[in-house]
Amino acid sequence: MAVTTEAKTYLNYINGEWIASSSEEVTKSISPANKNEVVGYVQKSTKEDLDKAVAAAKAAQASWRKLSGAARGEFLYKVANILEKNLDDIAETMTREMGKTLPEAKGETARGVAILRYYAGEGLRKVGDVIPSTDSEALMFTTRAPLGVVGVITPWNFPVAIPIWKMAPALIYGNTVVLKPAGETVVTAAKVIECFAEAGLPSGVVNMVSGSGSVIGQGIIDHPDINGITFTGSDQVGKQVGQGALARGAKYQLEMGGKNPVIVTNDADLDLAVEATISGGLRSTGQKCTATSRVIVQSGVYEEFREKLVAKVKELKIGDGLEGDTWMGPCSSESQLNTVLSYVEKGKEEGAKLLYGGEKVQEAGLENGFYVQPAVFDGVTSEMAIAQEEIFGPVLALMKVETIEEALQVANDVKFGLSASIFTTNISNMLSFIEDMDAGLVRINAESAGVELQAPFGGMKQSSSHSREQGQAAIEFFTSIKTVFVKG
Ligand SMILES: NC(=O)c1ccc[n+]([C@@H]2O[C@H](COP(=O)([O-])OP(=O)(O)OC[C@H]3O[C@@H](n4cnc5c(N)ncnc54)[C@H](O)[C@@H]3O)[C@@H](O)[C@H]2O)c1
Ligand SMILES: O=CCCC(=O)C(=O)O
Repeated sequence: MAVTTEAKTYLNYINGEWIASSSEEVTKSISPANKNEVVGYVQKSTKEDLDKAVAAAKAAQASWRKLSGAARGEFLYKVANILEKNLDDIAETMTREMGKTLPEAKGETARGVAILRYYAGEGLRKVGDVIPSTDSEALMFTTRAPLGVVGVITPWNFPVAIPIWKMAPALIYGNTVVLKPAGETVVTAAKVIECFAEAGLPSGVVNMVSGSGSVIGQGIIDHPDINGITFTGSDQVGKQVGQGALARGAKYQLEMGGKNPVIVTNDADLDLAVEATISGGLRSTGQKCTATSRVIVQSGVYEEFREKLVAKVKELKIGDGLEGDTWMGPCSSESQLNTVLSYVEKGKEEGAKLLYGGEKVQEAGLENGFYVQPAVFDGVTSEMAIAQEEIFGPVLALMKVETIEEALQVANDVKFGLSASIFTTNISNMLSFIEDMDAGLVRINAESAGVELQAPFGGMKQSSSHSREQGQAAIEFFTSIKTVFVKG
């Protein structure tokens, strides 16, 4: 089908200017709601483009770090105000480009505004401590130094919030940045960078280069002038980033996948648990690192919970995220859709029972999009691939257990440890969960997704390089501590 929408071409942002790639090539960013709709054309950048961006960031760093934290904060407040002014347009672009519903996209963009304001305020907060010296005539204290140039590599699932939750702390602590956004969401990222440009940050402080992971992502890993790399994405790519950064002595931070459980105990409020399982597992089409994918239910309420869950899942309205009555949009790409469909097949082959969904949506009007019905599997056991591997789609795996001890053992029986939740009214169950659940974010009587910008966020086990993002924890990655000893 021919497309009538006129799509704009988006450029790289290097040294305060919007410029085309030296490759003179662009790629299409298409809408997952309709693969014939081009959201924009984006630069297929080269190593040469990246080198220019890194050189600009390096040149800008000395004067940026010399500004006071308050002055850097003023720039971030300006970016926040501009982002807020453009919220509707950026959210709509996000929905068109990656498929999440418009209310979710608006919520994410508003979160971006709040993150910028939070880190703007960080410019006025303390960065060190006075520590008593053993020498009574000396003053000893700590201060913080920025890393220098930070490479920011981000995924497509939160195309506004994640770049901002990395760039804002990087900038407030005196670093300059080169962003490489995910290929699927470059148009949204470019609109975020337009806000930084309009706020008048000095040239070179923020740069964006779009392109493939193998050229621009790998280029960031290898670049000798990039001092720190903050990465969010898949487990496989994250490990490559970590190994490459370690090999050349750059600091790195990895936030990767999850296989997040919800535990529902015999004493739980089942209606609440059903709502939260659906919201935690299927919002954003299950494409959150914090999404619920394993639903571990105690035997006393298993059947009742299952019936309620399936009945509610059947009611969910799938459609274009721009339509007001849509609850769940498409998968973000064809390859994401195919991954989901292949895991549904794998689940069936492994002997799990598909209770509902798991098929490509064929409804008239949706046939050109990457839509899949949410899937609910019954009788899933821990050794199955659908219980172990991150699917990153709307697939819920029901697992029956007898006791809270067994629930925790099953919940911990994966390589990931990002987020987890429990529904229970029993205080001792809550305490066991808090103590024994191996996850960086544990939530009681609340869904597994839902990250608060002022609190540390990151995973245990193979979900993370064990650093934490957001809140005041971000200072640990984006700065180095300097211990100062002054003798009069
Ligand atoms: N823990 C978290 O905070 C968090 C948050 C969001 C998403 N995620 C994870 O992200 C994944 C989904 O995102 P995705 O599909 O964009 O992940 P991905 O790993 O495929 O891509 C992430 C980024 O890495 C780049 N990249 C790809 N190959 C590269 C290479 N060889 N070298 C350097 N960079 C390369 C991509 O272009 C993209 O910008 C899921 O696993 C999800 O759990 C984690
Ligand atoms: O995809 C990872 C981020 C998840 C998140 O921000 C949330 O759950 O709110």
